[in-house]
Amino acid sequence: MVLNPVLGKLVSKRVVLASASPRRQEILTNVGLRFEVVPSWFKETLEKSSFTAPYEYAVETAKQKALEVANRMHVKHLRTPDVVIGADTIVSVDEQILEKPVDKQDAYRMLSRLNGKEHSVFTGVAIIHCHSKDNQLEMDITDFYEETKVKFSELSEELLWEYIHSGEPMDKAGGYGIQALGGMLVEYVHGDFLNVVGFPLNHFCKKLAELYYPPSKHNVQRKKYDSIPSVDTFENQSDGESESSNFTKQKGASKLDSSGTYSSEAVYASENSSGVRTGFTVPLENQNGVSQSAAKLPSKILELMDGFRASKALFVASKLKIFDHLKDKGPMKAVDIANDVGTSVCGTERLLDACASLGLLEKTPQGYSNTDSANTYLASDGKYSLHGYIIHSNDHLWPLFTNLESAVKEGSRQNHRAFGKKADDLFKDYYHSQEVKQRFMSAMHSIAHLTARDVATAFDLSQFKSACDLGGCTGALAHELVQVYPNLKVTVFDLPEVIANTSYFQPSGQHTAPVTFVSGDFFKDSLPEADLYILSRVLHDWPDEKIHVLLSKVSAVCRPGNALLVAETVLDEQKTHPSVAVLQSLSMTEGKQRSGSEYKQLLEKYGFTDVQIKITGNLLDVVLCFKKSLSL
Ligand SMILES: Cc1cn([C@@H]2O[C@H](COP(=O)(O)OP(=O)(O)OP(=O)(O)O)[C@@H](O)[C@H]2O)c(=O)[nH]c1=O
Repeated sequence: MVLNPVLGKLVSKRVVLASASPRRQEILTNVGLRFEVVPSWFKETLEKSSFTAPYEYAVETAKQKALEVANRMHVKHLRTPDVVIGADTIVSVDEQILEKPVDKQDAYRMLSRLNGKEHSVFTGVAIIHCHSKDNQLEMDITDFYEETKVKFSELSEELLWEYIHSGEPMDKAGGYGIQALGGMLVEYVHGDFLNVVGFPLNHFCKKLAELYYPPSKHNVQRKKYDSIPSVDTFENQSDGESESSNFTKQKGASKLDSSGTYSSEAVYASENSSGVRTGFTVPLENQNGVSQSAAKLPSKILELMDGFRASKALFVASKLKIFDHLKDKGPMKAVDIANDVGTSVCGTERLLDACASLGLLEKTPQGYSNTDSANTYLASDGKYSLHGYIIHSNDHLWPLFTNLESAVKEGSRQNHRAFGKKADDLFKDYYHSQEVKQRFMSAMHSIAHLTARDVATAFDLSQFKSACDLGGCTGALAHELVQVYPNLKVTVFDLPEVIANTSYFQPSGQHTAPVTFVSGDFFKDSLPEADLYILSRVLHDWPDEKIHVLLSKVSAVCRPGNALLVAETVLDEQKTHPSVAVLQSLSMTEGKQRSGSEYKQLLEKYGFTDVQIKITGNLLDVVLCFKKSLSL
C-alpha cells in the first residue's frame, strides 16, 4: 500500500526508473513505489558550455536518460512502459559543474574545490508518460529541478585523502555521499536533503500532484501545490477530472479503488496552522501551545506495525463470509449480520468498523455494504474472487508466519510447529482432507484467474497448436489460453488427486473442449506431447534437485524450436523487489524466487535459448524460451 495518494496514482502503472543509482531506487522504494529498474545507456556528455545555467544541464541529461530508456523498451523489447523516470544529480561550485569523479585524483580535485565553501546540488528529473499508438511511441514529458545548498567545513588534506581512500566518492556527483561518511564533511544543508542524495522526492510528489490532480477552479486556495496536497483533497477524484469534482467528501477514510489498491490514507494526516491537512507531519507544540516544527511520522513503519491487524480483520471477515452476506443483502446493520453469521453483536460491530476503516466496506446510516472491490474480489463467488487465497492465507500461511522467528533461526519451514506435521508432500499428508485440498485449489484458482489474461497475452503464442500446462491445477490459465488463442489445444497435467477435484472449478456454459485434463506426476511420469510447455508458479516451489529432474524431463520432451513458458514473479537483480515474492520466500519454502538473469541462466542450462522476459505489472511475470534447435 502506498500511503501518499499522489504516489498511489502510480500503483497501477508500469513504472520504470531509468537509473542505476541505488540511492534513487532506495528513496522511491522506501515510499512504497513498485517499479522496474532499467539503467539508461545515455552517456552524460552534453556540452556543458551550451547551457546558460547548471540546472539546465541536469534537466536535459535527466530527460535524455529517460528518453533513451523509453525508446529502447518500446523498440527493442516491445514493452512500452507507462511512466519512465530519469534523474541527474550534479554539484555546482564557482560556475563549474562537477559530476562523478573518474579517479581518485579527480575526486581530490573536486573535494578540494568544495572544501570550506558553500555549493549547490542540482537534481534534474524527467517524468515521461508513454503511450503506444499504432506501434508509434507517444510521450508527454514533464521535467523540473531542485536545488539544495550544502556547505563543507574546512577539511585537512589528510582527512580528504582518508575519505577518498574509503572508496565512497567514486560513484557520486561532486565526489561525496552526504548520506554516509560524506555527512561528516558537511556543516549545513539548506533545502531538500534527499535532493542531494540523488532524488528530490518532495518536489517529485508535487509534480505528480500537478499532473494527476490539476487544480480545481472551484477551489482557488488549493491552486498552488506549495505543499503536497492533503489526502482528502484527492478523495473521489479520478485522473485528470478534478475540474469537475468537488472537495466536500468525508475526511479520514482510506478507500480501495476499483483496481483494489488503496488510493489514499488519512490516518496519519494532521492539520497545520492554517488548517490545511498536511499528510505526514505531526505538529510539535511548545509550552505556549504554538506549533514549532513538524516531526515526520514514520508512516511506512507504522503501517507495517499494524499490518497484521488489518490482515487478520480481512481474514476473519472473509471466513465469516461477511462479504457474501452483504453482496446478497445490501446494506445491513451489525446486529442483523451478527444474527445471520452467529457472532456477538459487539464483536461484529468492531469487525465491520475495522473493515470500513480499511476501505473494504462502506458505512452509512442504512448500515454496512460492500465496496465495489469487496464485491469483485472478496465475495466468494466472483470470477476474480480472492476468497480462496485469503482463507489459505489465514489457515495455512498465518500459522507458518507465526513461527517465523523459529523459521529464521532454523532456516527451515515450520510445518511441524504450525500444524504438528513434517509434511513434504502437500497432498498426501497435510492436505489429507477433501476440504483442505479444495481450499488449496481454490487459492491457486484465485491467483490463476487474476493473472491468466496477462500471462496468456505477455507474448504472442498464436504460432503454437498445442500446449501442456504442467501443474495447471484447476485449468484457469488453460481456459484463458484457449479464449485468447482459439486454435490452441491445452492439456492440463497435474496429480490425480488434483485432477479428481477440478470439475467444481470449470467455467459454466462455455465450450471447454480444447482443454483436456490428464493426471500424472511431472517428476515421475512421461509428459504429454505439446508444442508449448507451461510452468506457472511451479519453479519457485521446488528445491534445485527437483527442478533438475523436472527441467531435464521438459527439455527432453520439448522438440527443437518448440517452447517453454514460465510464469513467476521475477525479482529485480538485487532480489529485493517485488516484496510480494520476497515475502513469500520468507516462509522458507524449499524453492526460491529468482531474478530475470537467474531464470535465463537456469533455462539455458537445460537447453533453452532466446530467453525473453516480460514484466507484466501483474502478480506473475512471464519468461518465454525456445528449445535449442540441433543445428545451434
Ligand atoms: C551529492 C551526492 C550524490 N550522490 C549520488 O551521485 C550520483 C550522481 O550521478 P548521476 O549521474 O546523477 O546518477 P548515476 O548514479 O550515474 O545513475 P544514472 O541515473 O543511471 O545515471 C547519484 O547516484 C547520487 O545518488 C550520492 O549518493 N550522495 C550525494 O551526497
